[in-house]
Amino acid sequence: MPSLRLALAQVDTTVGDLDGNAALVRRAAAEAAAAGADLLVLPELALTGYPVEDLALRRSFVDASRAAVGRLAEDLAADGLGDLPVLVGYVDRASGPVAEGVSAAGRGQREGGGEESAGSESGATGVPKGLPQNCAALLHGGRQVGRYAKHHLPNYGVFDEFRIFVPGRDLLVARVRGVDVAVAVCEDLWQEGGPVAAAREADAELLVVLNASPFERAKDDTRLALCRRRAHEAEAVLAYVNSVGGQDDLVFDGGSVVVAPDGEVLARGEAFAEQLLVVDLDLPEGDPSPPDVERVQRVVVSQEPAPAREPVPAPLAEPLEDMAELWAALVLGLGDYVRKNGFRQVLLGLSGGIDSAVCAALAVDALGAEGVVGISMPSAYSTEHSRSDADDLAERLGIDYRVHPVAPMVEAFLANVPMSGVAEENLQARVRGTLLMGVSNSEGQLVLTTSNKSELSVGYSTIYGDSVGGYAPLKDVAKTDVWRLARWRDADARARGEREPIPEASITKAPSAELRPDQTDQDSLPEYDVLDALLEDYVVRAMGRSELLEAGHALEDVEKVVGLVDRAEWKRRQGAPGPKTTAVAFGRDRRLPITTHWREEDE
Ligand SMILES: Nc1ncnc2c1ncn2[C@@H]1O[C@H](COP(=O)(O)OP(=O)(O)OC[C@H]2O[C@@H]([n+]3cccc(C(=O)O)c3)[C@H](O)[C@@H]2O)[C@@H](O)[C@H]1O
Ligand SMILES: Nc1ncnc2c1ncn2[C@@H]1O[C@H](COP(=O)(O)OP(=O)(O)OP(=O)(O)O)[C@@H](O)[C@H]1O
Ligand SMILES: NC(=O)CC[C@H](N)C(=O)O
Repeated sequence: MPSLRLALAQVDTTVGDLDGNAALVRRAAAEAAAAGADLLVLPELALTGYPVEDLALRRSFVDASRAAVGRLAEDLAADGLGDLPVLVGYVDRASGPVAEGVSAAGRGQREGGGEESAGSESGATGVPKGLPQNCAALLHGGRQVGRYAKHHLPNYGVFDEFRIFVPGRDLLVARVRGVDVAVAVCEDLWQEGGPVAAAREADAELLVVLNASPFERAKDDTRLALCRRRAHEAEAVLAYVNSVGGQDDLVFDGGSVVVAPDGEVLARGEAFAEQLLVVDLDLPEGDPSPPDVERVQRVVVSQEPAPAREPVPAPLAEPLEDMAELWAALVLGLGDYVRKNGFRQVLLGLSGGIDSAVCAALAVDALGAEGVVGISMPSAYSTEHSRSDADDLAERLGIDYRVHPVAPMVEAFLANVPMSGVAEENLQARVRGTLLMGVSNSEGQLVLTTSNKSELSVGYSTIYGDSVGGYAPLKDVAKTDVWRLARWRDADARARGEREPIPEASITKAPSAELRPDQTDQDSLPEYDVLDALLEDYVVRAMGRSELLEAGHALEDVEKVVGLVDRAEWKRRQGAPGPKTTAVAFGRDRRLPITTHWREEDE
């Protein structure tokens, strides 16, 4: 049986950084070649970064991506790596010029295939030629020798690929070291039929899948089950390589896997870390006269078997448990957002409460203590412990810590612009927001918004007050999970013999906005465990009023919370981005009108 040494590169790319991403590919190729690999596979759209969104609709961007892939092939050869076949994702177009006035976004009806319409004048097969495609390039010997365009374009949840790409219909099968290797891209695996079935018909022994699959809690289990099922269906070993890193609202969690047709996990990559996985696979030799399957492009890279060599041990990373996984996702999302947007420091208000404590601890894990500035901003209603708990947190974390009482500024404002009630209460939060924006603007930090998903759901924050900021680490984390995270992080520190970063008092105290004397969150909201269970059903599961009641939620809570969630849509629309961690995060996963007269009434 020929052996194929496969290298999968989990890399942290940056959208739009074609040169930087190409440099990552070259580095991975050098490492793979040094490890004796016969084939290197990188994630979906590794050369452009993922998701490219409407950049795909810019002619200049697609041209640059096409040019970059050609240059990459030449550079790999110039690096002495031309013998190593490399599969890398990039944006291409169905050949031919884009018809005047036609874009993928505005092309109206779209059906049928992609690249095979090349040469036809107007896309008589259904797709106007020249439209962008989500592709994988096979590079070898200093040039591109194969090309595969993604068949299934995800168009749900956070994905909008129907808007920006046209699908492919061909399959690419490359013979490498005598082994037939079929190619698929991410969503191709999640849909029935298509490349998986074609790979079996084409008698491929290995199916490699290039992915940019965003993190959700426990999604690694779903992916593994899917890979096992598809490997079985394809009757081939399946190698799944995933991106890693943060990109706006998304975090890619790596965790690449190689699975045998019987479901055995042959290799597993680290979660949330860059890694080159090198795996030796014993695979049957490709048929000397393989079946002639319609729409299968066969490319022979190398027929001769690999030389005899010592096998390498396959990496088999342990999957992370729920809170460890969530913490790592938030750290990576925050760190990459900050770094990739050119910041070195973040700034946040420290109230002594749990949300700001967890945000600060995440930021220190992501950027180091030197990357974090915390400001305590006591007002007339702040308790003594809000200040002392913030002091304690800052001391534990070793961050730059300052105190700016806001009472004089609030008083000066009220003396000039009198107001009362909630408006007066909210003014304290607005003065804090202005202070944070003022300091960050003069010192160059990025402000972190500490709001969690529960508060964002019900609009429990002051707009342009405590909701100011550029990035919201807890945007998709419910309040009850914020407490869980804090406890997990402290326990993890203890287990490693380190001091707990989060003061116990911040975990155990009753949550309060401290905008008036003795205020607690539960003056306005149900207990958080009750609220979060209801929000899970209403926001994530999209249950209607009667379903919520059938599910056992109290009538009073349903009426109150549903109204609050619906009325807060306008606040969320203005909110900062933050990492998706659940099946339905606010933002693209849940698109609702602000102006609507629809109400969840009793039927
Ligand atoms: N549909 C819509 N489109 C555009 N603007 C809309 C709007 N509906 C109201 N508005 C505007 O909204 C403004 C009122 O909103 P906003 O100023 O936010 O104030 P509001 O939502 O009335 O009050 C904020 C609530 O959040 C609580 N809070 C504040 C701070 C921190 C925390 C915490 O624990 O974390 C909790 C606070 O106790 C209070 O219950 C008005 O000026 C109104 O013009
Ligand atoms: N006294 C304060 N000093 C500094 N920042 C504050 C202060 N009070 C509120 N903030 C900022 O506003 C955010 C909202 O805090 P608030 O106390 O209103 O309720 P919260 O959502 O329970 O947050 P936390 O759990 O951090 O207290 C805080 O996370 C913090 O960033
Ligand atoms: N990039 C993609 O095609 C991702 C879609 C896929 N269902 C996933 O989340 O893994």
